[in-house]
Amino acid sequence: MPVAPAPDLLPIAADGQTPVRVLTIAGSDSGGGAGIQADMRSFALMGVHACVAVTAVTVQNSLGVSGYQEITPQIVSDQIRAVVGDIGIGAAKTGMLASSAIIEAVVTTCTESGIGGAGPIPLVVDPVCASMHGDPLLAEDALDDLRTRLFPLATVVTPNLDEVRLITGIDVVDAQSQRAAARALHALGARWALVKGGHLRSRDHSPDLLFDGAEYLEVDHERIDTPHDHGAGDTLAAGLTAALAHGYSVPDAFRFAKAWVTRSLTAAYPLGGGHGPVNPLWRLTGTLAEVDR
Ligand SMILES: Nc1ncnc2c1ncn2[C@@H]1O[C@H](COP(=O)(O)OP(=O)(O)OP(=O)(O)O)[C@@H](O)[C@H]1O
Ligand SMILES: Cc1ncc(CO)c(N)n1
Repeated sequence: MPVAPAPDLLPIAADGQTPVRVLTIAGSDSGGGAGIQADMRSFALMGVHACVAVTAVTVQNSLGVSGYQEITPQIVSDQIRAVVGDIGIGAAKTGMLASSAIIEAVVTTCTESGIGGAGPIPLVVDPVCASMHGDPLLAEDALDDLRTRLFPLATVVTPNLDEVRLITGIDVVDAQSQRAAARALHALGARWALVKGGHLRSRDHSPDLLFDGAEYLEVDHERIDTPHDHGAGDTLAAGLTAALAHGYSVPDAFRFAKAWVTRSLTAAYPLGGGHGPVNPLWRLTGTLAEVDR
């Protein structure tokens, strides 16, 4: 069975033509598995030109995060302004934002740049709180700013189940609590809430649920049996961002992104002593349809 009626691939600009541009506002992963490095890999393979506003440099490998250095809020804002004004972008995405001061800088600069909220440029908010190893990537006292300042700007928020628990207090264990979490996230001001089911470990499926305040759309896939899922969240959000930049609706962007991350999980590889990365390099030789193996 196909993953979803997804477009096989996003259109890629012909040789020499400028492709669709996106902006990722996120942290660097020295291990190359998640954060900006995951975004850049997926964006390149989707044929999208990615601009970058670095928020923090993490010291990270397949085993965990041992430290990070934040970038100053002023430099984060300046990076956003520099690329929006000159290069122009079709959609933006946030990942690791580290602190209240950086969240505030991102909210202010995105608002003045027409990113998110009532602006013309869609904003995908991946509310990164910790790495998959449980190492913190957001200051505890910044959670409230994430909820009250950033969420109202979001076109889509894409928390995993740990982030859902931190943000809404809801423990997602089944379809009913997943719906309740989607409603709670939407009530915080995001236009669409996407509750990822990747951490429903007891199940043999990985159902993600999208909600716009009125209707639910579930896109499910059988779990891919791999421990190498580092960067899965970033890769899903990157797929959403690229498809939105191409002008897809949020539900269609979701179908595409789910197929993209699922296919990339089937190609994930071991790396170091821990969790290897999801791998969009399948795109060099394969097709999205091969996920139906
Ligand atoms: N083993 C798996 N098989 C199929 N789909 C998966 C699997 N693990 C995660 N996914 C999917 O990958 C996407 C990301 O989900 P997940 O909940 O793992 O994000 P995350 O925890 O934010 O990822 P990370 O922190 O590793 O970047 C979702 O679409 C989810 O359903
Ligand atoms: C820099 C960074 N961003 C996001 C994540 C979560 O995947 C991570 N582990 N590291």
